[in-house]
Order: sequence, then structure tokens, then C-alpha cells
Amino acid sequence: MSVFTVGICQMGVVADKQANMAKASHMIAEAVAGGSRLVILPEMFNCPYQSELFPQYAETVAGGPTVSMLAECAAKHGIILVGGSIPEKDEAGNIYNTSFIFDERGHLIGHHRKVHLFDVNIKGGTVFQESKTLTAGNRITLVKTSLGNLGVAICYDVRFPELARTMVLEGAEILIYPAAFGPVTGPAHWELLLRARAVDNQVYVIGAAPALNAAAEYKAYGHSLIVDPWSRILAVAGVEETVVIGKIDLRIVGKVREELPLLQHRKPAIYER
Ligand SMILES: O=C(O)CCC(=O)C(=O)O
Repeated sequence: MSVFTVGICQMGVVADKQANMAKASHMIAEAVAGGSRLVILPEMFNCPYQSELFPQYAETVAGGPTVSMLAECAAKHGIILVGGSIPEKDEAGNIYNTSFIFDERGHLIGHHRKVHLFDVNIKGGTVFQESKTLTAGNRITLVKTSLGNLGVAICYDVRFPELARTMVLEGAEILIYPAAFGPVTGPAHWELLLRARAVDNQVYVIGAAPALNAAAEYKAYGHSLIVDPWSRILAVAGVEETVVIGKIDLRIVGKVREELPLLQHRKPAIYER
């Protein structure tokens, strides 16, 4: 199906996993009531965005309560669900920042482990070190669905144009970034990066952010965004808890690429080192 509605659940995240799961489930239903066939949650939607808390909230895929809740929601509503991200623990005890993706029957059809960990020290601004508790993923994620081909990456991954380009060369038509930009880099770079990835690659780009929780240690910037392949903003939120709804028309990907055949004009032999 080339034309469909997408919903982003810009939810407030609190320090209570059960409450976060209930909120996600409620907002997914709200997005579905708004006509969404593809629904997206934000980064670390079941856990406050704090490195030291990731181990405590982490769960394994098999039997994990959050993963089970997501599968049930996808099946119950018959939607494609990009389950934001959660801290995922593997058999060896490594913890990843992972997005789980489900089809309309609730089957897990893909997962992305955040490749670029957010280790930054912006003087007078944001200090964060995901690598204190997280292990990085090591591959791109391209998921073929009944609605189209989704490239999924997480937050800081959006700063790496090579990752987006690789997903697009593999066939991605929509790039989806569950994210949690903060008050320093959010206003400076969030919209710019999402629109840049859209215009670079002539694809839809969706950034799904948490709402601002004024009581949280890490203050999310919000501003979930849907951008089309011409880099037009189709929908954008403020900092509040809300469902952002937009219309995707995948025919526009082909139209823009035909009119401005950027990807055909690439000269990979010149870029290689
Ligand atoms: O790249 C940024 O400025 C924000 C990244 C971030 O918050 C994250 O990766 O979770």
C-alpha cells in the first residue's frame, strides 16, 4: 500500500516501567483511532534516559514484558509497530539500546541495536555516556513490510549520513529514528538532521521523541517530526504529550527521484578510500 497514515506516540516517560508500558499501549490505541497503520514509539520509552538505569530496566527478547506487550498491541490493532527502543539484555549479559519491529500479526520482523553510542561532553551543556552501560550494535536495519521498506536507526545514529545512505541503498523508503534529543542539541540540530537525511536520500524521515517530563533528570526536547522526500515538514509536535499524525505517500519518493535523479548521479568510485 503506497498511501497510509502514520502515528508517532510522543509520550512522557517516567521512572515506572509498568506505567510507561500502560502509557505506550494507550497511545498506540489513540494513534490507531486516528487512522494510523504504522505506529512509532520513542527511544527508551519504558525507562528514564539515564545510563545507570538501563541495566535495571533491561529485559531479554524471550519472555520480556515490554516485547510481549508490543507484539500484542501490533496484533490486536493489525498495525506495523516500531517499538521505539528499550534496554535489551542478551544471553551474555550485554545491554543494547534496541528497537523491536512487529508486523500486523504481532510477529517480530526486525530489530535494530543502536550502532553509534551517545558519548558526548558538551561544555556547559549535555554530558552523557551510553557506553558506561551499553554495548553498540554492529549492523544496519532494513525491514520489508506490507506498507513499504523501513530503515530503522536510533537517535545519535541520525548524525551519521553513511548509515542512512546504506539503508537507502538497500531499499529503505522511510527512515525511522526513535530518539530522545535534549535541550542543548535539540533546538540546534534535531530538525536540521532529519530534514538533511530526507533531502540527501529522497525518502520520508520520521523522528519519534518522548514528551518533556519536567521532573526527569534528562529533559527531552520532544518535537517529533515527519518529513517528506522533498524535505517538507508534514507534521511536528511541541514538547507536550501527544500523538503526531501524518500521511505517507510513497509515490512521492519515486516522483522526487525521477525529477532530481540524485541517487543515479552518485560516483562511488570517487568517494571510496
Ligand atoms: O545527537 C544528539 O544530539 C542527541 C543524541 C541522543 O540523545 C541519543 O543518542 O540518545
